[in-house]
Amino acid sequence: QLKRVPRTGWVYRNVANPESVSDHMYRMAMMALVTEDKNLNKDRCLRLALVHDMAECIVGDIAPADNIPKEEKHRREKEYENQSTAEAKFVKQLDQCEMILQAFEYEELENTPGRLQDFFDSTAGKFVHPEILQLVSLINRERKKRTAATSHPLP
Ligand SMILES: Nc1nc2c(ncn2[C@H]2C[C@H](O)[C@@H](COP(=O)(O)O)O2)c(=O)[nH]1
Ligand SMILES: [Mn+2]
Repeated sequence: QLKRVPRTGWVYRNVANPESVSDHMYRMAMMALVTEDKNLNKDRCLRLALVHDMAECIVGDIAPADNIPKEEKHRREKEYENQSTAEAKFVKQLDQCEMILQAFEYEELENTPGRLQDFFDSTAGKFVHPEILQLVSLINRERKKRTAATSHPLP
């Protein structure tokens, strides 16, 4: 079912062929698989990544634009949102990091640098894990280069 549930955030922004919720969870699982953080229970991270949006096959992929209060969204999605363990906190950051990586990739595919800025803005202050901070800064660096190249094309 989740292979057929498109990620609402991209649908609302008219992204062509938007990824599914499964696509999103799959890459998060791969990102968890390659983490070098020995303090994390990698197996638990993988399992959280693979199921964290499972509720969406029932409640749907609720985007900010749906204006459903956070408490109500969490009530519908319960447990994982509590983010009680280090692994849950890490996977929540992966959730946001994978989203901005996907936003950057869509801007590249469409050649529309900066179009999905609101996805980046909504993650401000949400990253604390060192490896994720490193990946986010790489994404931002690459994206800045693209935006600069487009606004000041080489002669
Ligand atoms: N336009 C925006 N859409 C967003 C933003 N943050 C999340 N989203 C989308 C992405 C998913 O389709 C959906 C729910 O995300 P979850 O991570 O809660 O599954 O909402 C944003 O800042 N702007
Ligand atoms: Mn998610």
